[in-house]
Amino acid sequence: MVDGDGLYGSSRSDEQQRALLTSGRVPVAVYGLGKMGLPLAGVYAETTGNVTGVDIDPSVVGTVTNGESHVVGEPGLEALIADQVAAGRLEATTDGTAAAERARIHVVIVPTLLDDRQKPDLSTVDSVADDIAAGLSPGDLVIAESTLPPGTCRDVLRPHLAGKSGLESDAFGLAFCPERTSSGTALRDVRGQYPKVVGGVDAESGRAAAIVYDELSSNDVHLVSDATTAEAVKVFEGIYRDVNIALANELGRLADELEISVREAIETANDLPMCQIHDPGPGVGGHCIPYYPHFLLSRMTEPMELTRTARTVNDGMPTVTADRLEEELSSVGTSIAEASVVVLGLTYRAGVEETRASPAIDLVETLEDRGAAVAGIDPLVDPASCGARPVEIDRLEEEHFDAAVIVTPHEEFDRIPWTALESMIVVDTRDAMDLSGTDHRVYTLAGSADGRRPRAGASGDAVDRPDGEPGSEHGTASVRRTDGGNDV
Ligand SMILES: NC(=O)c1ccc[n+]([C@@H]2O[C@H](COP(=O)([O-])OP(=O)(O)OC[C@H]3O[C@@H](n4cnc5c(N)ncnc54)[C@H](O)[C@@H]3O)[C@@H](O)[C@H]2O)c1
Ligand SMILES: CC(=O)N[C@@H]1[C@@H](OP(=O)(O)OP(=O)(O)OC[C@H]2O[C@@H](n3ccc(=O)[nH]c3=O)[C@H](O)[C@@H]2O)O[C@H](CO)[C@@H](O)[C@@H]1O
Repeated sequence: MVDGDGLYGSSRSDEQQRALLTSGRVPVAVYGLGKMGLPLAGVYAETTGNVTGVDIDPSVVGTVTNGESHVVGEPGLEALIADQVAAGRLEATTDGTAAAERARIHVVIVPTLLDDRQKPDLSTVDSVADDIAAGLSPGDLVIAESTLPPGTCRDVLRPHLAGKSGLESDAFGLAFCPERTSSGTALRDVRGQYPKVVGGVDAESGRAAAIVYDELSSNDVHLVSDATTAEAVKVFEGIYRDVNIALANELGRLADELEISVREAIETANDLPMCQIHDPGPGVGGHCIPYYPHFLLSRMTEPMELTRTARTVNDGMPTVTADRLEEELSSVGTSIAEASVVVLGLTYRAGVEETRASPAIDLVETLEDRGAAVAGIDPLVDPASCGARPVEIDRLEEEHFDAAVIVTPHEEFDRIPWTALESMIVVDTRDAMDLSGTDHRVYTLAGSADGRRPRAGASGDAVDRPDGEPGSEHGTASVRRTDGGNDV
């Protein structure tokens, strides 16, 4: 048994441990204050009242110290951070070792990426583990929320923490408790939108972490057998999504040959609860879904052919998009090598300031390789960072483009005055825009959910758009954000 206020191996009653936690007697350090780490630190602060956030980026730490949020598009986050910092319940530092020395609960929420050979790159997690080990005490509880390759807590983190701290490996707790959060709803999700999965490297770690999340979350705690199972749950959720989207993309590509809108067919098939086909699109981006399959692909001896193929299908979608654009251009006598193209939306998802693995990057590169001059518009990031010449939304009218490709339907694109723009080809990879009231020649990848085939106006379309749709008389267009549209 451990003396003091640590939860791991505590001899106190369950109620006493909860009281310690919620009264601020158990200091918490949260390592990584990014898109998910800052909301998580905020919720830890509102629950425990004693949180130090750690980030290697001094500008992030400076912002949080001022009671502000550097993460945009998260309802309630600015107010939460302002309140918690003002009340002295949350502070921030770049000094991970000092934070670790104070803390009894250590929460890791830094990115886990891939190296050049698509193998997991755990260097950020390793570096945080060094910080934690420097301040680790008997009875401390380490919680990993960063998505990890299954087996990492048991085989890598636990020996790492023990070796660097000099403690026996059963002197401190270690549990994997994955984020089930999504940008745009992070606070809602952390506070308990879904059951919280908890798995410890030993039973006592699982027990202690379950207490923490029972206090933090309004939803159930789902305690699984061990940390590796919990790690697998998170990676499986991501692989399911990647494989499902790959299926949607494979089916979506059939729209021209079948002479139907595949989106209409998918939406109709999804009437049945056993059928949940996701949305076709230009590919799968972000620093989660395209990465997680490799957490197993790079390490398992089983072939995992389906998972591997799904990655190939999704990674191929920017090329498919470029091919469709090239065909449309060629049908009006324009060579891609002479075309000027504007890409609308460079981030991987609408409203999220993130371009890692964004399909827009590969699309820009592919179009440029084929000789096109590529410009880009994005309200959140500089298109130049993705290789495209930056254009302002409000200056589009001054430019001439042979084509536009809608990759990521930010809501700011509602402002685009389509009827004022010279007529051009518009490849809509998301079924995001209704341009039927304009002169533009539209190609909707996989067709439109309302039944329009990929080429707007193709004879035989079953469903006509009713007059007076929003925006049509002003020449603007309503934007549907379909990425993840099948989610509940
Ligand atoms: N973004 C999502 O939708 C999402 C959803 C579920 C799970 N996750 C998991 O959460 C992890 C973090 O995601 P995110 O979106 O918050 O990432 P992010 O890129 O927005 O932020 C990561 C933060 O960690 C900081 N950091 C990097 N190295 C550090 C170190 N050694 N010590 C302290 N801070 C360090 C960075 O400066 C940055 O502020 C992901 O890798 C993933 O495993 C993310
Ligand atoms: C359901 C959900 O919210 N899952 C989340 C996901 O969040 P995310 O921010 O990575 O976003 P996604 O919505 O998964 O999109 C990824 C890419 O796939 C494209 N896409 C998506 C759906 C579709 O039907 N067709 C598509 O083509 C989309 O455009 C984008 O490029 O990962 C997090 C980390 O693990 C999870 O925690 C989190 O739950």
